[in-house]
Amino acid sequence: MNQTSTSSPPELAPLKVAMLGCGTVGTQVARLITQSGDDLRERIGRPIELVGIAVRDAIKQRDGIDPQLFTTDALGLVTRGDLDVVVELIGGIEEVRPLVLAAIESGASVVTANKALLAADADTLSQAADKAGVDLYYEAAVAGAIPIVRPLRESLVGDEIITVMGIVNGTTNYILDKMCTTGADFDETLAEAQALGYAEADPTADVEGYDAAAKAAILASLAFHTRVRAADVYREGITRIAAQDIRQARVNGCVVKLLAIASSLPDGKVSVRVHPAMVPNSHPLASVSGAYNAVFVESREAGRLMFLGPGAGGAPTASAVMGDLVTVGRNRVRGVAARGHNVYAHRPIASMGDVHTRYAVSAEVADEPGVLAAVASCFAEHGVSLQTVDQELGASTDHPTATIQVTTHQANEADVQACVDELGLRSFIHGQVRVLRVEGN
Ligand SMILES: NC(=O)C1=CN([C@@H]2O[C@H](COP(=O)(O)OP(=O)(O)OC[C@H]3O[C@@H](n4cnc5c(N)ncnc54)[C@H](O)[C@@H]3O)[C@@H](O)[C@H]2O)C=CC1
Ligand SMILES: N[C@@H](CC=O)C(=O)O
Ligand code: NA
Repeated sequence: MNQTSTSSPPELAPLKVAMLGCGTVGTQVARLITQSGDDLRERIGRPIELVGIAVRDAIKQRDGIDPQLFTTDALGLVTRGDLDVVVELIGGIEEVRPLVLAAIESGASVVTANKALLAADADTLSQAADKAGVDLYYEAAVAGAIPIVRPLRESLVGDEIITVMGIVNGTTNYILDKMCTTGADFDETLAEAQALGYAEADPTADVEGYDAAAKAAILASLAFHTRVRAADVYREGITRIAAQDIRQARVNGCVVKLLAIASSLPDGKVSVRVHPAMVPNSHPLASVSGAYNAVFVESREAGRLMFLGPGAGGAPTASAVMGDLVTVGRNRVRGVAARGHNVYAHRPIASMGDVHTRYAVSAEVADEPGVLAAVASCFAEHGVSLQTVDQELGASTDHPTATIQVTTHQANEADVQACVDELGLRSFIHGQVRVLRVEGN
């Protein structure tokens, strides 16, 4: 690959890199560091030397990686004092925070893919990095290979972001896509996503929306220059999405996607939410398939931008990690560190009840005179205007039922939820009232 160097470069002290973790992403990063040494030297301006990899099991064989690099003493590795960069690819919060802080305090720059840690504790980490004069880079933490952290942190930092909306979890997109296109069930597709290396160690983080909420928090913090933590993000996962939701979406010309949406509201608040939603087939997010991610950014000056690509998996995520490693390496060579992300705006977080969007509400009802009118008047009493009303008759003639589905115009979340709660108490409703927000019109 390296075809440009015509003479041997002068001997320069290598950039010393240590890794924490050697799982799905770590093995790919170790492979790339090992395989691309010549190119990395040219791109960084100094040779790169992988000096150690902290793992849980140092005896286990990992193909293509020198077994002598492995150690189970992660703290000893990051505090050895001569490191330029520590690449953290363990994941999780409590066990990793002290390791990352120790690395920074020992003078190493840090590259991490750890959204959970950043969404919980970015202030602590970036303040420590600024104090130590080292870099903290985390492109892989949001939407895997897709460059989105750097564009928000650097390319768009002179603009004013209005909305960031995206599919930021590969596992759930893979599952929902399969459920929509093949009718496969949830458990079967989750197992496939795990086997492909998309899912987190504990897949609850994916399917319950915690992973997407952490990414939404990072995106919102970068977009709006304010600190948003994972705990500030309204979150619903996909475990309650049933075949009937997928069917209803299809009837409406939509697919179901897990979306992360961060918006700047006119009252100065910031709204950040993660939940499944119906997305019209005509919208570009509807055709984002498999483990792909996509992020829309709308800004005042640039207008609408879309970022699309592989959002998970070992090699794609390693690509983003390597990009950060080269950038941090170049900074080390020049003796500089990038200014940490500046969260100066201190904007309040809007409550979910303040959100305005469209809704699709469906329920099985008794097929009796007055039921449709009662449903419609319940919405009217809560100030929710209906856009469409449909009903499909059930098969039973003994106890005739119908499935009613309405879609609303833009409505307030609190009003819609109050209406749904009230409908749930009516005797003509059989079972659950199902609600999905409709986004991306
Ligand atoms: N897999 C993916 O597609 C993506 C993962 N990420 C993030 O990358 C990071 C790594 O993810 P994966 O490689 O998928 O996880 P993984 O679970 O495959 O690998 C983590 C490795 O760290 C090791 N480990 C755990 N505790 C350790 C300790 N105390 N000392 C040394 N090693 C320890 C584990 O044994 C495991 O091999 C996580 O923060 C994850 O959220 C980010 C984007 C995509
Ligand atoms: N589990 C995550 C991996 C990347 O962050 C996902 O499925 O997107
Ligand atoms: Na990314």
